Parts: sequence; C-alpha cells; structure tokens
Amino acid sequence: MERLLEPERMIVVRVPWVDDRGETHVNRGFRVQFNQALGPCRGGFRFHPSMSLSVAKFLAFEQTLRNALSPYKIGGAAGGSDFDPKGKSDNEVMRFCQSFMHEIYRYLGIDKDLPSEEMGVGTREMGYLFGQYRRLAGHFQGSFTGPRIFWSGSSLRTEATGYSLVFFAQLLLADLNKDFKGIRCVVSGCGKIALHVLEKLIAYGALPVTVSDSKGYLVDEEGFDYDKIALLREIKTQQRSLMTQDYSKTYARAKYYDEAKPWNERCDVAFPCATQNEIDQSDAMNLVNSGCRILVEGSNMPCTPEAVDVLRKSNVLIAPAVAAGAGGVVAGEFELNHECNSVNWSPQDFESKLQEAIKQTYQRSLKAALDFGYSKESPEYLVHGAVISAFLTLAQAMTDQGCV
Ligand SMILES: NC(=O)c1ccc[n+]([C@@H]2O[C@H](COP(=O)([O-])OP(=O)(O)OC[C@H]3O[C@@H](n4cnc5c(N)ncnc54)[C@H](O)[C@@H]3O)[C@@H](O)[C@H]2O)c1
Repeated sequence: MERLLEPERMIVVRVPWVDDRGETHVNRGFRVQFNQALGPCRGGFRFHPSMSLSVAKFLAFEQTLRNALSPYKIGGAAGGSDFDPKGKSDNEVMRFCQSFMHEIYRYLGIDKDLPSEEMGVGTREMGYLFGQYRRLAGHFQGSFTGPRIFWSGSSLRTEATGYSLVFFAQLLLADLNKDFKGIRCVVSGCGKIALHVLEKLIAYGALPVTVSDSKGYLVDEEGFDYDKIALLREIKTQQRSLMTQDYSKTYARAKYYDEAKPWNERCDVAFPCATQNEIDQSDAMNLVNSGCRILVEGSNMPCTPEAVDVLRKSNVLIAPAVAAGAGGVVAGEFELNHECNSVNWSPQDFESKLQEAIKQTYQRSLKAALDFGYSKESPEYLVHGAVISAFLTLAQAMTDQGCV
C-alpha cells in the first residue's frame, strides 16, 4: 500500500512565455506519473489557475485507478499548469504551450506517457502541444491530441467522457428496471464533459435542466435541446460567462442564478461535471431534499467527505468517476489502435465500441462489489467495486514485478 500511494515520478517545471505586449510571464508546469506497473502512462493536462502539484497528484491517482479498471493495460498520470487560458489570445496560448512542451517533452512518448484533454485544455491547446512535441521529439508517434488533427475519422475523443457517463448511468438505471425517459437531471459545468452529457441525455429522452460555471447557474425548466446546446457552446467558446444572460435573452423562460449552485433544483439524477469538491455538505443536503436518487461523478472527486456522508446516509446511489468517466481512456486507446487509424470508423461504430467498453467497466465494478460482500442495497457498491477491481489489478502487477 505504501508503494501504491507514492507517485513514481513528480515533475515540476518553470514555464516562461511572452504575451502579445512583449511582457514576460512565468507559470509552473506539472506532470505526476503515478504508476506504470500496468503499462505506459495516460492522463490529462489541466490548465487552470488553481492547478498545483497537489491537484496533479490527486488527479493522477484517480487516473491510475480509472486506467487499471479499463479494458487496457496502461498506467496513470496527470498534469498541467497554473496558466489560465481564459482571456488569452491564440498566439499567447500557443507560446505558452510551446514553452510548456519544451520543458516536458522528454518525459512523454508512446512508451512513456501520453497526455489528453482535461479542464482548460481542448483541441486548440492539444494541437499546439502536439506540434511542439513533434518538432522536439523528431517523430510523429503518439497521438496525444484529438482526432481532428490526425485523421478525418470520427474517434469522438472529446465527446467520449461525457457520453460514457450517460452510458454508465443507463446501465445502472437498467439494473433498477428504469430508463432515462422523462428523468430530470441537473448538470454542473458547461465545458467538454457537461455539454456532451447534455447531448447524450437528450438522445435518451431525459430532461437535463441546468448548467453552471464558476459564477452561477442557469436553469431551463423546459429542458435543453440540441439548438440550446449549440448556443451554450457558442457562449463558452467565446469565453463569455453564463452570467451575461445571452442564453436567457433567447430563451426567456430560462433563469440565471448568480453565486449559486444547481443542487437545490428538483432532480432524479445529478451529474457534477465542473471541478473537485464542488458538492459540500450543504449542497449534498440540498440534493437529497430536491429528490436526487443517483449521483454520477463527471468531475473527479466532486464531493467533499462530509457530502459523501450525507449522500450515504440518504441512500443516494453513486456512480464513481473512475468507472463512469472511462470514456476518455477508451477513446484514447481506440485512437492509438492500428485498426482505428487505418479503418475510418463511423461515429456509430465508435459509439457502439465505446458502449461495449463501458459495459465491461460497469460489469467489472459490479462483480467486484458483489464478490466482496457489497450488495446493491449499499449506495456506494459501485464505488467499492470499481476501486477494489482496480486495486487488485494494480496490486497483482506490482507484486509480480518485485520491489520496484
Ligand atoms: N471522468 C473523467 O474521466 C474526466 C475526464 C476529463 C475531465 N474530467 C473532469 O471533468 C471536469 C470538467 O472537465 P472539462 O474537460 O469539461 O473541462 P472544461 O474546461 O471543458 O470545462 C469546465 C467547466 O466547468 C466550469 N467551472 C469551472 N469551475 C467551476 C466551478 N467552481 N463551479 C461551476 N463550474 C465551474 C467552467 O466554466 C467550464 O464550463 C473536471 O473536473 C475534470 O477533472 C473528468
């Protein structure tokens, strides 16, 4: 256990860059390669002012469990920088990404570690990061970016994590002899994960009614549809806050609440998709009082320990991020797969393969829970099952490899 809890490698680098006015800035960059007993690392890059070594460690540990639970043999890592891409020009973001990659590229590679999108890092950032990596490494191997740059197929890489959360929740509902039709859902965040959760919820006939950002939340009692999601995406792409009322000008019945979170809105299922610790004790009480029966973790560690206590006591079922959010891992491995690069899968092919992989993850979590005495009556049976299954896989590999 001591070896498992200590990261294999923690890298901290200085990242100097020059803004459009010629002024120099210095940020910090991080990469924590937590555990490579199962294979080379995979994990996200996050760009956010709150990013620190401590956050990178927790994200890398979660990623290690998620990867161990996935159908693939891969290790876990996470990293990023306290650089804030908000309000920066494309050129500034590019200069930052190039400087960051200059410091970090020697630790990356297909057999070492491949990064993926996380908070504050999307296709633009990944493009700049990969461009610089390719120049410095002198090869093109290791597509650590989204598919748009590499091939014109449909790997649904950016969509995959959000979609997988809904696939996982659907399996959970099916086990309870229910489905998503008419199910009222509250969602937090308004980024890559949240908007793809909305998309898939609508496809399954659910009624998602909220999104949020760090300033407040928006509720649309009529539920979102694809046109409304397109508007939300436009607002976010232009780096505007939900607070600007751009949405409620078009959809007059929608309401925006400043300095508030969506957890007191009536719901059956909640999808926290913003950031860690976004649900504290009083938020959890609000969720329980608003009727929530299932919480699907999109963000990593969305609940504080006190919030988990409240949810446990109120029998709210939890779908853990390490299992439900496995879509990104799966998509990344599909993308690297030779077959995927030579055969252009349709979005439908991709989606059905993604669904199958999530089903395996769900079943593995369920089996481990039942094998270790956690019945479906326990609100955290899937949390325990997912962690036990990942732990056993990792512990076996580490034991087999001796004291390394
Ligand atoms: N489960 C997984 O496998 C997985 C994979 C990638 C990301 N994530 C997690 O999902 C979350 C969102 O990631 P993303 O890729 O969508 O990021 P993103 O940068 O695309 O979007 C983040 C969104 O959250 C909002 N936000 C930020 N801080 C907030 C706060 N305090 N309260 C409410 N909203 C806030 C932002 O305005 C933005 O809309 C992160 O916590 C990330 O760790 C999980």
